[in-house]
Parts: sequence; C-alpha cells; structure tokens
Amino acid sequence: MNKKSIRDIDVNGKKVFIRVDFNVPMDENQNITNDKRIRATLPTLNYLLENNAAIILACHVGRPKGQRVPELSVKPIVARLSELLGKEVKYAEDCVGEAASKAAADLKPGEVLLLENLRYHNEETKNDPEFAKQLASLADVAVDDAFGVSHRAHASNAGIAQYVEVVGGFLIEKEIQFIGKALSNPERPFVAIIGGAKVSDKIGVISNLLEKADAVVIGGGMANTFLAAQGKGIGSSLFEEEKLPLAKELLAKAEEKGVKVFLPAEVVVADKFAADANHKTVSVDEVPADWMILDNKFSKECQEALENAKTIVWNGPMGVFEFDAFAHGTEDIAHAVAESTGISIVGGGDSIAALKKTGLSDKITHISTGGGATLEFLEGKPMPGIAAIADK
Ligand SMILES: Nc1ncnc2c1ncn2[C@@H]1O[C@H](COP(=O)(O)OP(=O)(O)O)[C@@H](O)[C@H]1O
Ligand SMILES: O=C(OP(=O)(O)O)[C@H](O)COP(=O)(O)O
Repeated sequence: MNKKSIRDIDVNGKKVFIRVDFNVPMDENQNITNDKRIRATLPTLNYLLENNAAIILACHVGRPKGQRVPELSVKPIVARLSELLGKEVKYAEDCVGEAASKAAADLKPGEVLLLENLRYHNEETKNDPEFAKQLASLADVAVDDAFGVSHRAHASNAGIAQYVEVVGGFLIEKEIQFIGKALSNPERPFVAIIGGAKVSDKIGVISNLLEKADAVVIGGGMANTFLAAQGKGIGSSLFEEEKLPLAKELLAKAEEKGVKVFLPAEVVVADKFAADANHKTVSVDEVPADWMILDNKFSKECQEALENAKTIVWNGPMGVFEFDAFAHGTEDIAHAVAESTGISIVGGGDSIAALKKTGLSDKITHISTGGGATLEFLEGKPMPGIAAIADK
C-alpha cells in the first residue's frame, strides 16, 4: 500500500487517536456475540502500546442517528477489550466535549481510552468539519484501522484528515493488500454472494458485480425485493419498495450480460419475527400473504456453481441466522463455499458471526472485517476512508 502506516511515524509518548470498527453483533442483553472485529485490531493496539503511545479509540455501534440510545453504548466493548488486552480500558461518556477532552488530556503513555459511540452525534455521519476538528484536537496523530467503514465519508475517518495527519493501522493495511490482490483480477469462475438486511445500502453494488462476476447469488433480506420484482408475492417480508425498479433493471442487465443470478428456489416462511415462530418451507410462488420470508434454500445448481468457483466474495447472511430455525440457508451456503477449492472472502459483522456459528471459519481464505466495504472496494471506486490516509 502506498500509504503511510504506523511504522512510518514516531508514536513514542504521543497521544494517538484511532478510528476502529468495533461495530460488533450483540444480543438483546448487550452481550457481544462475536468479537472478531475487536480482536482484529490487537496487532495495531499492541504495537502502539509497545511503542509507548497513549491510545484514544473511537468507534460507532449501530445506527443511533444522533440519539444517545443506551443499547448502542460502547460499554460492553470496553469490558471485552480490557479482557483481550489484559489491562484497564478507560471510558469517556462522550466522544467530544469536556468528557472526551479531559479523559484524553489525563491519558498517559501505555494507557487506553475508548470514547462513547461517535454516532450519538449526527455530525459524525454528516462529516461535519467542526466535529472532525474536535476529534482531531484530542490527539497528536490519527490512525485509521476501521476497514469496515472505509466506504463511508464520515468525520472520524475522512473529515479528520483536514486537521491531523492520518496513517493506516495494520488491519486496514492487511485488508487492502489481501482483497486488492485477490479481486483486482479474480480467478474465474468468480461468484459473488450478497444477502443480509442493509438492502438499500448494498443493492447498488450489484450493478457493478454484474460487470465483474460470472454468477451472483442473492439471498437474505436482499432477495425479497428481487422476488417481488419477478412478480412474486412476498407477504410481510423485509422489502424496499422504492428499490423495485432497480431490482427489475438489475435482473434485465444480468440477462443481457449472460450473468447467472441465483435467487432462492424455496423459502422458509414464518408467522412472526421470532425464534419460536411457526414456520414452514414453501416454494417461492407460495408465500402466504401475512407470513414473512426468514430463510432461503438454493438449488443444487447454485451449490455446484459455488463449489466450482475459483473466487468467491460473500457478504450478508442468507436468513435470520440468529434464530436456529432460520440458520439453515446460511449453513448450506457456508458449506458450499467451504467446499470450493479457490479463494473465498467472507466479510461483514453479521456474516462473520454467521460463519462462526457454522464452524467453517477455518475453511475460508480470508475473513474480512468489512462487508459493504469489501463490496465497494471491489467496485474499484476511491474509498473515502482510504483516500484520507496520507500518501507515503
Ligand atoms: N430474510 C430476512 N429478513 C430479515 N432480516 C434478514 C433476512 N435475512 C437476513 N437478515 C438479517 O440480516 C442481518 C445482517 O445484514 P447485514 O448487516 O447486511 O450483514 P453484514 O453485517 O454481514 O454486512 C442479520 O442480522 C440477519 O438476521
Ligand atoms: O457493520 C458495518 O458494515 P457491514 O454491515 O457492511 O459489515 C460497518 O460497521 C459499517 O456500518 P454502517 O453500514 O452502519 O455504516
């Protein structure tokens, strides 16, 4: 990477602001269900501690949209990070203002501080210059190690570079190197799998995937809008009506380009969104009007396409895997990906958790901390979080 990294700067005795992606999945009691995104930053954090830096960490959890939503506090992360580092992690109840500046000023070399959720302030996602300046003022240097948000132009990973030099951490460096190498000229057949719930966020990348991939598997919440575009009834399933025309366009584009699109052959429908919902498996043409699709089953042809692929990129679970009854579609796809002999990249906070549940993580070539970020990296467009890192 032709970007400056923490190896290129002197951090001894300095206060170092680090943007990390600690947006980890949590259950309803705020227990962290997968801590891979925290563990993945340990090489950077340990290096900085060994080199006598004072570490000020900033991250987001979920999308609180400027509100102090207690369920989206970083507090559970403070405790987990402290266990992982084997030392106290201090906590500031806000990421800007007096609480943050006092905690940062008091911080000594070798100490670690985690600031409260950046997205408790709308200024973060709006990339507000004044907010970015306040974050920058907490430290002497800034590090970006948040690959999972590098497709966002937010104050903490983009705007901040106007006020302090930003260098890359070891995680972002590793992600860019691996994904860049694997996906710049992917070995074929190249199959992309896209699922999950962030439909309006991620549907746009499918257009580009159709330019690059030999086949695209569409599942999870994402599939419903496509099934509706094919004129099928989807009951009360998660669905983005305003994306219907785009889904139709994408299906037409796939046909024109000769790219195979695999949509679910059968679906598991439920009478409510709950672990104990009544459920049954039906054909995609027989979804009852007031039931919702919570899991997908794909054809044998789709499984074989995955097993024969030489490159696979996967973001987004195929169903609501958090509930055991709706985890089978994700498990089946995970098995097919694990059977393939080429390169496989699986990314995204929930996708990592889903994969871990299947016990197949060690059969995947690269588990990325970024889901949407990996997909946008594949598009080849400049990414704001990476562009903000100083050139060498
Ligand atoms: N059919 C569906 N209906 C509603 N939610 C779904 C469906 N399929 C998958 N999901 C949800 O998608 C979420 C993950 O989506 P997303 O955030 O896009 O993935 P990632 O974090 O891996 O990038 C999971 O919490 C899962 O329960
Ligand atoms: O979880 C994340 O992305 P992902 O769901 O694509 O893996 C990142 O933390 C980015 O979060 P955002 O999509 O709310 O900006």
